[in-house]
Amino acid sequence: MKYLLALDQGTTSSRAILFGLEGRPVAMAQREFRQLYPRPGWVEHDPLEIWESQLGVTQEALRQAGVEAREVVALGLTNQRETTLVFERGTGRPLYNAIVWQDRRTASLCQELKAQGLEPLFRERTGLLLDPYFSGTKLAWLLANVPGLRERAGKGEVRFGTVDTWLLYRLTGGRVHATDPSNASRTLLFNLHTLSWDEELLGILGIPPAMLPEVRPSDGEFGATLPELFGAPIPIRGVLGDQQAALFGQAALAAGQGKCTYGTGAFLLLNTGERPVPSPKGLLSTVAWSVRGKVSYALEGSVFMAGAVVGWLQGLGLIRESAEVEALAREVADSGGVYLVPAFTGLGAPYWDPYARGAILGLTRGTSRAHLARAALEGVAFQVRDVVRAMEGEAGLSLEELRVDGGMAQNALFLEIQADLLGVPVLRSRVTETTALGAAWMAGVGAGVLGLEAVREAWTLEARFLPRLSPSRREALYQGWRRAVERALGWAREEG
Ligand SMILES: Nc1ncnc2c1ncn2[C@@H]1O[C@H](COP(=O)(O)OP(=O)(O)O)[C@@H](O)[C@H]1O
Ligand SMILES: O=P(O)(O)OC[C@H](O)CO
Repeated sequence: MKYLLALDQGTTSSRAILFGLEGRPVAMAQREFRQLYPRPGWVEHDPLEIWESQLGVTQEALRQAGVEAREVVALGLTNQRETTLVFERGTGRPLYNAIVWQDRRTASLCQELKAQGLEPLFRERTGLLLDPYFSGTKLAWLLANVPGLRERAGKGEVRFGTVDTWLLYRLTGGRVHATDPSNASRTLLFNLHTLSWDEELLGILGIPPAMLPEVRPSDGEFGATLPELFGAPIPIRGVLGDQQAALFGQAALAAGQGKCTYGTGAFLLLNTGERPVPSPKGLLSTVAWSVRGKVSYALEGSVFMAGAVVGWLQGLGLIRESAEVEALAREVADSGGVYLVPAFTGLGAPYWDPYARGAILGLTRGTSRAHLARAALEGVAFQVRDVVRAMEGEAGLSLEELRVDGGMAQNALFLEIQADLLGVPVLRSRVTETTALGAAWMAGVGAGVLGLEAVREAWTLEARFLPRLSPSRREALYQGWRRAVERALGWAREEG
């Protein structure tokens, strides 16, 4: 038998899934790792925990399936994006914790760059905007704040990478220092038009070009894993950011097709074809992938908190397991006028306010745990409605249905709410691990064992959720949401 192996390094857990060549999952292993919050608004991961958990689950998946490394045709790697690492050249020793995409520590640096009038330049070149979300200002912060880092980087002793690059370096024993255009396009350093690192932007942020990884196609050659890791070398033939991988795994290969993935955050991506679409309304223009020598672009709406809100309810003790939120929220028919704005790490698209903070409004003496749970689910769905509205205004396109996946898409009530608040059907695919599937397929294409046609034909529907709310009720609820968001904006700035 022949297999494809996907490594999916997410924000809260590392996963490895072994697929048959036809896309059927054969074995899966998953391990969570620590989230570090050293200060309010800061979020870090230990790079060695990322690596060790990812290595551990990969070995476990192979063991579970009783599959030998030499039966694996190719490995595809997909990852949480933007998260920024620096490590020593040669040894691969981490030089600081990974600064996670949700981290807000560079809000003031972004503010300064905006005050210098630089946002239009960054937007035009990278398709992104000046928000702490992206890697560029995180890397600038590391160079300015980790003692000795700038000097060592100047001497060529330091490597920068997003999580894909970090794992590739480790998997290949330091032989490959590379990334792909979908990950590079999230750094604020990558020129969307020339598809290369942008020297002017690097200069503005004071980043030595020698630290940066080489950019190879998403279906390119990324070396092979060290033989001692899995018993034999496995060719690495696919690399792409997790949201782009989910777009690929949902077979949204044509312009106009899109998906929303609900993991820690929620990310709606719309394939825009062979040209980047500039976005004046607070969406991002980004690379979807580079495959078979052709680059595809996407328009993206990034929502920072989705499943993480459910994790927070769990931390509070309102529920024991994230799946329990569904039964709790079903105890009530609506949120009783309560709105929860999940701006715990600022707000992403289309607001882009790193100073926004979470808020719960509309509490009364009648508010119960169930109302809060329901308001939390609605808060995620409203954010996605904001993104869809921005997209409709922008690309002049109207959404007819939405393909969904990710951990939170297991929650049927949540998908009913999403369909109600969007007013369009929400479609869940049979394989919910579309991110891993996308990475496996990319590796299959890279290794020449799969064609794009096969990917297109493999998508199958599992469940369809239809909207039931009247348009006037939908609009009234949405207006309440907009009022609630107004109150959450700028909160941390006013604090001091
Ligand atoms: N049944 C559920 N209802 C709501 N949220 C859920 C449910 N199951 C999982 N989640 C949430 O989904 C997230 C995990 O999804 P996953 O796709 O694994 O995320 P990531 O790739 O970001 O680590 C967690 O934040 C968890 O709280
Ligand atoms: O780890 P996920 O699935 O929440 O995805 C994180 C995104 O890539 C951040 O941009």
